[in-house]
Amino acid sequence: MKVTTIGTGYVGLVTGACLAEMGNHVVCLDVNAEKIRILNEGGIPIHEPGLDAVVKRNVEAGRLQFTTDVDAAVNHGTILFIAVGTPPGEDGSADLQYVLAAARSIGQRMTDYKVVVDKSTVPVGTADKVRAAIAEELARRDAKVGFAVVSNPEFLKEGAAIEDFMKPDRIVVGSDDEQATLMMRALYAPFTRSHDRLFVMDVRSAEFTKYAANAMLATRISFMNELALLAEKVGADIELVRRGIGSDPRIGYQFLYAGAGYGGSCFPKDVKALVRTGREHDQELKVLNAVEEANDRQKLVLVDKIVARFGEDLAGKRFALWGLAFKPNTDDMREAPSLVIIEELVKRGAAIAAYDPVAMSEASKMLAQVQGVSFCERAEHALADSDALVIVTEWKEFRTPDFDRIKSELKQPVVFDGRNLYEPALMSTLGIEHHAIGRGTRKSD
Ligand SMILES: NC(=O)c1ccc[n+]([C@@H]2O[C@H](COP(=O)([O-])OP(=O)(O)OC[C@H]3O[C@@H](n4cnc5c(N)ncnc54)[C@H](O)[C@@H]3O)[C@@H](O)[C@H]2O)c1
Ligand SMILES: O=c1ccn([C@@H]2O[C@H](COP(=O)(O)OP(=O)(O)O[C@H]3O[C@H](CO)[C@@H](O)[C@H](O)[C@H]3O)[C@@H](O)[C@H]2O)c(=O)[nH]1
Repeated sequence: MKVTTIGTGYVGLVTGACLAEMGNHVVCLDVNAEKIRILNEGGIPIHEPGLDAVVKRNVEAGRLQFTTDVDAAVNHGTILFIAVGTPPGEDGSADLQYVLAAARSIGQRMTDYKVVVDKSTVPVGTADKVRAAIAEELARRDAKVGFAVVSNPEFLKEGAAIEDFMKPDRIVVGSDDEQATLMMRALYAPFTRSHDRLFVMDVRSAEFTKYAANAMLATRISFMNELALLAEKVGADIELVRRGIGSDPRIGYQFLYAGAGYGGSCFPKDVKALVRTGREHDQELKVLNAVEEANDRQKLVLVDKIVARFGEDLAGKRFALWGLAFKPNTDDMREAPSLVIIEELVKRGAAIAAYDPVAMSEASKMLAQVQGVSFCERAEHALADSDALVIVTEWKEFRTPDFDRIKSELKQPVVFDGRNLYEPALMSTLGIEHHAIGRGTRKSD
């Protein structure tokens, strides 16, 4: 089939590449000429494991192209995915300006039947707005061309995007147009061969499903983070509690990890947007309000622990900080807890020696205005002359580091473990003072 993605970011590029992998001919469009230049020169503008190989293979096979030419892109695909950003507006609602601009650019140019698929995360009712924007542009040039608007929210996780797209838990399609539904079923058939995991529903339910999923996952995390704070006070270990409750299949093990707070381009903005939708309909979403509030507090938990240990005035102190990206296996820094932690420590006079396997270039752009942050080529280089080690992101390479080196190079062997990577009992044996999340503090003997 012929497919166009409008927006070639995390979602648009992965969608385009994975659809090309199944034999579709895909054109990925973006307004960002630099992104398209990088792709056309064989590069990948984001860090996403496995993406480069899929892109390369399909470009070489002639099934995947990148362009800034809107005319050519709109007229290439019969199925047009809108995969542009929907960042939070000032009031927390999803800013639809990019989605509606994409819709207009379709309406201005289409010459034959199109299935326009909303893949961006958008509030309930957006498909109607997309439909109206396209219809208005068609009417403006007196063009009588048929089209359908379908909702197809994306559930991929950054860092595991290819795997998630190729082997989805489910595919949600919101459609009230029979022909469009048939085309979506055909497009996704190769991804749902072993189990029929494609759920067709009405458009509004599909749009809502995306927010419901992210809100539920964010709620689990904030809930565990709150329990972790209480566990510390009552002398319980949240890691043992996690295992104890996760073994109940009604609860399950996933997304129960207490840590330094959730970040990323989705949970924070989608929770905000759903709260906002509730307000617009005169329904305060009390649980979700609390989820957001608890997460804002959680991003400061490591700072609170550092201040409790070293005092409010951190002038002259230096901290090694491992992990900048909002989660491992990505260079995405959007809403990363590390940004809040660094800002708070620097505000108190501390210097930061930071390391991340892939996100340092992104981080250095976002922290350009923040004084006192240096970036190290290797994780161990951050240790020497630092007063403590702070772990913010659980990259694999931090899981079993050279503990002797940590102990000998830090001014004092103190670790703030924001992702509960290390066993408190081991740290105690090694003589490392270990401050974890919800596990109590083990001082060295
Ligand atoms: N990142 C994720 O893991 C993820 C997962 C599921 C859903 N989503 C949702 O998908 C959407 C896209 O997210 P993303 O992370 O891929 O965003 P992104 O910022 O990485 O990419 C969006 C791209 O769209 C381009 N763009 C903007 N307006 C355009 C236009 N009119 N024509 C062509 N290109 C245009 C931008 O230049 C940018 O490259 C958002 O609604 C997001 O909530 C994201
Ligand atoms: O037990 C957990 C799991 C995750 N996190 C944090 O939660 C955030 C989000 O992680 P994750 O969900 O793995 O990454 P995203 O790429 O943001 O993916 C989420 O957001 C996407 C965009 O909407 C959805 O498509 C995905 O299904 C949804 O998982 C990160 O900061 C994680 O550190 C925790 O603190 N504890």
